[in-house]
Amino acid sequence: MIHVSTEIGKLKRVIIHSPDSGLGKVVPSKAQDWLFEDIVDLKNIRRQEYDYFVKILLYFLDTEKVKGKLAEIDKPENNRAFYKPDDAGYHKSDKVLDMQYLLSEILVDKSLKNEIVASICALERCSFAQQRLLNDLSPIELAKTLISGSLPNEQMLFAPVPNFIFTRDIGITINDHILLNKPAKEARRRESFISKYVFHYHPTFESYKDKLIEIQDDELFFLLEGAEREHKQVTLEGGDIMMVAPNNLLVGVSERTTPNAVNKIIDALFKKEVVEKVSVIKIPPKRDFMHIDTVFTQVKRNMWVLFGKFSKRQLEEKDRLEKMYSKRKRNEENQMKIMQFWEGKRKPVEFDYLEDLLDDISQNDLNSKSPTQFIYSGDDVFPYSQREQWTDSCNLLAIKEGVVVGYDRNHHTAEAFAKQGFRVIKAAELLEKFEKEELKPDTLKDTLIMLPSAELSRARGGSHCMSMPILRDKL
Ligand SMILES: NC(=[NH2+])NCCC[C@H](N)C(=O)O
Repeated sequence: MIHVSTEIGKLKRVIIHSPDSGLGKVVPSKAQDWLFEDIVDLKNIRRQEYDYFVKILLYFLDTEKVKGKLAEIDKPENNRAFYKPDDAGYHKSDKVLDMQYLLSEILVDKSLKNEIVASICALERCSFAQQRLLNDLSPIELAKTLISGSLPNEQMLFAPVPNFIFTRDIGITINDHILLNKPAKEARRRESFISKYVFHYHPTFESYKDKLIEIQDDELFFLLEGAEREHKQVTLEGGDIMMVAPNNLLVGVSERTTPNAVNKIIDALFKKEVVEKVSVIKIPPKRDFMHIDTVFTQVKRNMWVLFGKFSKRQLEEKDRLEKMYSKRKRNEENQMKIMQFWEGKRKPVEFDYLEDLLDDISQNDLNSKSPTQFIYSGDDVFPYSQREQWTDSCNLLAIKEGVVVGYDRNHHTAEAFAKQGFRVIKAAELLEKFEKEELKPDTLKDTLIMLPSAELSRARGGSHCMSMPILRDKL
């Protein structure tokens, strides 16, 4: 089953992708083009960091797979088999799904395999000889190769898609629909393409075929030029879409998601009656906060974590200053703007500040009975606020209401959580306590789980970006 109607309902099924060998082949001169801030150490990013994410997810979503087994799973001689979708020892959870494994499952169908190989070869401009090499691979090997870019003999055929670990961006579950992305960045094209095949052909999504929403360019868009072309551009990435309440979808206009894409999303969703309103949050197009989920995420029905740069306090101050410098032209591009579109109503409702919108969601869409609380990146103290936003302090994944996963390097943000009465605990320590039954996933409350993040944060995404929820309990 597929259904997500909030950001915080108990997580039941999620799509991820463990860092594949492609990440270990990025060279410094390509890192930025491929949207990484630096090259990463493959061994560490897996063993010391990402594997903890998988263990935590499995402990909550598919306990039997890991409970009492962690010592065995992590024995050095097992060589991480449990975490590798191409290994016989892979965990094969149907709750925590890896894109690579899903891809290998659809590649078993011969004609689909031919089709996928041919279209990826077209995308990557392979020769016919290379196409034949790919066709000769087994589904498991082929899935690995199509993602990492390297054949089993290590020969590199095409570029890796290192950002595939950020599965949030490939699509978003909106109630029982899935909105597929149309990436802004060239480096993210193949992952989007692969995912589309998975959503269209994997048995998991079989009964949702008419619920896949794909946004297209305008007719004759390819004939447009210059400003007009710019204006009509349609790109959208999942980090800009947030399913916060069954009736309300948040959509960002950002570096990655264009106004025309948002326009089309609103049209499609209202026509299909998937939601009642769409709240649009326009943020400045900047690498620092490429998607709205780098600026805020939800923790509890009445609690959010956000970046102080977009807080009421800072924006009010900025507004006052700008008024006094009134001769200086206000740069519209750099303003935050919030509009809410309702089905059947012509005029959007406007919100002055992000906190106002989030408070409205908490109180009115989610029926919270207590005052809405805001935790700010770096506890709102400069320069930590900015440093920690950069390393994804605002990008948390809620495993259930009040239990969120963040990065261990964001110390000041963690302190802010502690001040609100949260348990702040390292992933490794939590797992140890689970294994000893000193703590239980089911009864855990108000907790910030800290994932090791020295390498992961170089890729500029957090746990929210690294997860695509497809099933959550209703709130
Ligand atoms: N949902 C997100 N914020 N995703 C972050 C993606 C980071 C990735 N390196 C990119 O720039 O595309």
